[in-house]
Amino acid sequence: MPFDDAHAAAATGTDRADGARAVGRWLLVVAAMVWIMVALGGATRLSGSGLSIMEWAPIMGTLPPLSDAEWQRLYDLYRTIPQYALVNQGFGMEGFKRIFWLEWAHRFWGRAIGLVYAGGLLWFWLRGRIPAGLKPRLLLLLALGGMQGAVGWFMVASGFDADRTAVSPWRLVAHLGLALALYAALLWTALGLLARRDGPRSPDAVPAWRSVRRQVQASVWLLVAAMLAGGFTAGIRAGLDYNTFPLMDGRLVPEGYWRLEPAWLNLAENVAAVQFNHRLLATLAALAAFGAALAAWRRLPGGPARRACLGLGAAVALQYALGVATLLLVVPAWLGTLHQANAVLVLTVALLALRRLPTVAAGPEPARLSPPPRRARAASRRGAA
Ligand code: HEM
Repeated sequence: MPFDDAHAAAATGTDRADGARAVGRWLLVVAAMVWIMVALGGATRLSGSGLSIMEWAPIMGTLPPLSDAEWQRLYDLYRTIPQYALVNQGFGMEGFKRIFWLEWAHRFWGRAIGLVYAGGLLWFWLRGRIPAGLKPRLLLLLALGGMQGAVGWFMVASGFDADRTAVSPWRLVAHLGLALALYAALLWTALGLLARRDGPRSPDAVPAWRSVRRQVQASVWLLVAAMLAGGFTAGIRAGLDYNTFPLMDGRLVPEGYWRLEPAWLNLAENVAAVQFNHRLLATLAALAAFGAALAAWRRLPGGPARRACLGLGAAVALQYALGVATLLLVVPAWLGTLHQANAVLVLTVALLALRRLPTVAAGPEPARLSPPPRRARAASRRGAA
């Protein structure tokens, strides 16, 4: 190849790798914004602010009330729902403004995320910097993000029903679950473009890498189950009862676990069962994560993958301790919010560990066994998503 052509090809490859890295960094920023959103959502719920805005106005709702008359109109609306009569009766305009601002900030931040995501997508698209094959996934994430706004409103609307002072736990879990799914998808895609790969350095090491990867995978699924169970715990305020650990009213499995009929209702609406399920799944997830960390410590050489697995063990230990403290202190708002935000940290480290552990093919394949040199990694990241 003539020198000029070779030079041009190398430059194009570098451009593509730079484009992929830029897209990865943008997705990381959006994921970080979703993380803040999850924490804000926890604070909104725990401070009882979630039902203060009774309208869904995606465009007009961007601005807070700008006149006394508008404040009065919104306050009057709020005074029509059971939560006002049963929980906040007579708290006045000052009390209303206190709960209004958190809900408004939560919605405002959601709009900001939408803007950064849609704006970034358009910008990278028009400049041709989106790696091949990634466009459908990025469009799907855009649609899911829009859907999350609608699911949020669907959840809030359930709190206005005649006999309710809080939202439906099912809808709360749908809203939390979709937020976590969006976060995981954004982070997974970003890490596919940016994360440092690691891998076995000899055929003998392949089984160890495969086994650690499987253990991290198991931890991820158990963590997801524990998080959804945590959503039900929060949704029916199950943390306000059975404030002892590890026993619940002196028993390991609380009395009345199957109290409700039909049986599946216990999964979401029976305080004893919901709290027990969360403890059980959290304990299984923690054991799986500690197992993966221990296996990585013993069987993998030092490097990014091993560090991520050890980080997973540490993050889960912190999460477990925060959960127990939240329960024993009867769910102070700040601690509940921290427990919710740290759940996202656990998910982050788990996905990072998974990204850094390669999927090793069945037979030993020497060509795939050594970690690629630094320069080659950048080029391979393009196709890693
Ligand atoms: C792997 C460990 C754990 C994970 C991943 C986890 C995750 C979560 C999540 C995602 C929530 C929902 C937060 C929300 O929607 O606001 C939650 C709530 C909760 N968790 Fe955990 N949790 C873990 C361990 C524990 C433990 C060990 C306990 C106590 C024994 C605990 C007690 C609670 C309580 C009381 C709530 C409800 C807090 C509230 O009302 O805001 N968690 N957890």
